[in-house]
Amino acid sequence: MAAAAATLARRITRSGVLPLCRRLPVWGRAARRPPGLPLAPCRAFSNKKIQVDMNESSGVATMKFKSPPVNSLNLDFLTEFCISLEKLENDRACRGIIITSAIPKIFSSGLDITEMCGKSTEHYTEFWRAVQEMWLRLYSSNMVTLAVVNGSSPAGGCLIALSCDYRIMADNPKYTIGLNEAQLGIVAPFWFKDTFVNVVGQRVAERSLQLGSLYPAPEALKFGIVDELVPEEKLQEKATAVMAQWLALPDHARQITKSMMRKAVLDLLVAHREEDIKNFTSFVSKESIQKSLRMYMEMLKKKKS
Ligand SMILES: CCCCC/C=C\C/C=C\C=C\CC(=O)SCCNC(=O)CCNC(=O)[C@H](O)C(C)(C)COP(=O)(O)OP(=O)(O)OC[C@H]1O[C@@H](n2cnc3c(N)ncnc32)[C@H](O)[C@@H]1OP(=O)(O)O
Repeated sequence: MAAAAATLARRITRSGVLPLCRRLPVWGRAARRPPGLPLAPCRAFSNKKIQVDMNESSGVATMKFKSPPVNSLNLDFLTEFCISLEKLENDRACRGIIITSAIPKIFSSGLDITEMCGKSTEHYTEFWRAVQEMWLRLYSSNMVTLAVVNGSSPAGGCLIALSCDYRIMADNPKYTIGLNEAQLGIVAPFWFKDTFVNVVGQRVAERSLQLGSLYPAPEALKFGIVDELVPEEKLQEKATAVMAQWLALPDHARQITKSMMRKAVLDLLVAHREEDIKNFTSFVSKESIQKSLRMYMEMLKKKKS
């Protein structure tokens, strides 16, 4: 596992663009399973920050974020996430993934702000490439991707949910979700914005992005950021039912449709990846942005006392 992580990290950071394997539609994965063979009921693999359980009889993997205190997306987390996605993408038995959190009340706090504070240009480059890689893999996945948002999910956490095919959120107004970058004095990159627009439409996205709005669950439903609210104790049951509904269709039709809907947005980042990294590194290196991020971190810490 450590060797695989090191290899992937090297590939992400050195070669520039990690080959996005199996991006094109895969024809009927499930149909390739040898008929009549008994299937092991469940397989699992776990890294430091993400636990994956694979149910082979349903072809559904559950990916649980388990990086305390708040599942923030640092370089190690992003690398593990990409490796887990790659493993599942290449596993013919896997047709769908449920992405959720093992940390109570938090889905993910978004990008780890400490990765964007006081570091070198090389570090920002490596970090941003990993953020891009995570999104490219998730948004272009052939699998059915279902976000079970069982806690707050600001910024990068919201991006993960938005990149899935369907979002179920726990019906709790204390949990918030949204792209709140503007509140930190930073700007959501164009591909965060495009992903958001594809889910909620231009008007809601524009207003929400300019205001950096974080929506309590009921409002998130109203604006279409999530598809359904479900009592927390019913999330698992609901996720299983939704997944079964999506998996009832032939894979190839769903995959080609998904690819058709998302291709333009994916292609744009692939074509402008290096430029996007340069924009990020020069933006985040500005003293004024560093100051905003430091103040935001201090505000988070003060909030406790
Ligand atoms: C024009 C060109 C443009 C180019 C593009 C340029 C730039 C784009 C750049 C970046 C895009 C970034 C997207 C992001 O994801 S930024 C991250 C945004 N995240 C947040 O705003 C969330 C902040 N956190 C919270 O609101 C709360 O922590 C949360 C609701 C998640 C949980 O609250 P709770 O009360 O349970 O826990 P806390 O006590 O607040 O936190 C515990 C602990 O964790 C630290 N922490 C929280 N979030 C983060 C984080 N995102 N990164 C790093 N650390 C985080 C918090 O400080 C506490 O630490 P400690 O006090 O215990 O040490």
